[in-house]
Amino acid sequence: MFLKRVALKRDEIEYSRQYPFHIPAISTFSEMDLNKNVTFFVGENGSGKSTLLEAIADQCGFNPAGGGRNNTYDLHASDSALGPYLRLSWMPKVTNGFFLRAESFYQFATHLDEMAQDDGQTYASYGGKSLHEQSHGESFLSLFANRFQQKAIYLLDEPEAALSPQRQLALLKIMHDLEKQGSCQFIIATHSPILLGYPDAEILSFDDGEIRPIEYEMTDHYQITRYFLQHRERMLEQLFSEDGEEE
Ligand SMILES: Nc1ncnc2c1ncn2[C@@H]1O[C@H](COP(=O)(O)OP(=O)(O)OP(=O)(O)O)[C@@H](O)[C@H]1O
Repeated sequence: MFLKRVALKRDEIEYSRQYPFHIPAISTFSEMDLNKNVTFFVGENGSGKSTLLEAIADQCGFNPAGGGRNNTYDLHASDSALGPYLRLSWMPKVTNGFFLRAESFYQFATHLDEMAQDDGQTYASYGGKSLHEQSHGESFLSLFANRFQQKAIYLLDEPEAALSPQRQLALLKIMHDLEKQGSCQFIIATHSPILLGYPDAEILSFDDGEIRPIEYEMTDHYQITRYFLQHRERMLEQLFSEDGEEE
């Protein structure tokens, strides 16, 4: 583990009613201790997970649009509004790592293609060929399998976006192998009940206007998925009849 604490410099905030400080979970946030090699951010859509993850990436020196320290490219509106207000405490500090942002992965792939024109080794860390020549899920897994190394911090925003359930399991295995071999830290924003099942991880919920630890089995992701799989017909019947009542 490297990143031990993330704190918000509240005294420097000028406009607390504006984005990102008005997001309920951010408005009550002061600091979080990171106690495990793997930390998950969970919560409803719009609860502030990406905002905080991107801000941490920004303070790690990674491109907030996605990538590591050496990936300098511009993407419209990719600056982190929250980043400058965070204080990160390290023990020890690492500079290796990567910020995966599913929504701008296409632009990251284009950026790599541009780098590869000058440096033939560029694709070596990404499965040996352009990420554009691989499917969305294949390119994600190429990144995880080839680029991820020891002594690094990985910040992943919804890595399941392109991954089949089988490949989500493959990602869990890659994470586990890296953790077993040595030091590696992951902070992952996810909606995937499969990824959340990683053993001995800390899960932080962004729901109900605060960031707090939650047990795997208590997450909506686990409970709703479990109920759906066990009672699919009953759940759908109920859901569709509720729709009918609203009309
Ligand atoms: N650049 C921005 N300017 C203003 N508001 C923003 C901006 N980016 C996000 N927001 C708002 O901030 C809130 C939190 O967004 P964020 O992307 O952090 O949520 P999230 O928890 O990652 O959601 P999801 O699970 O859907 O990815 C949302 O209400 C969103 O509309």
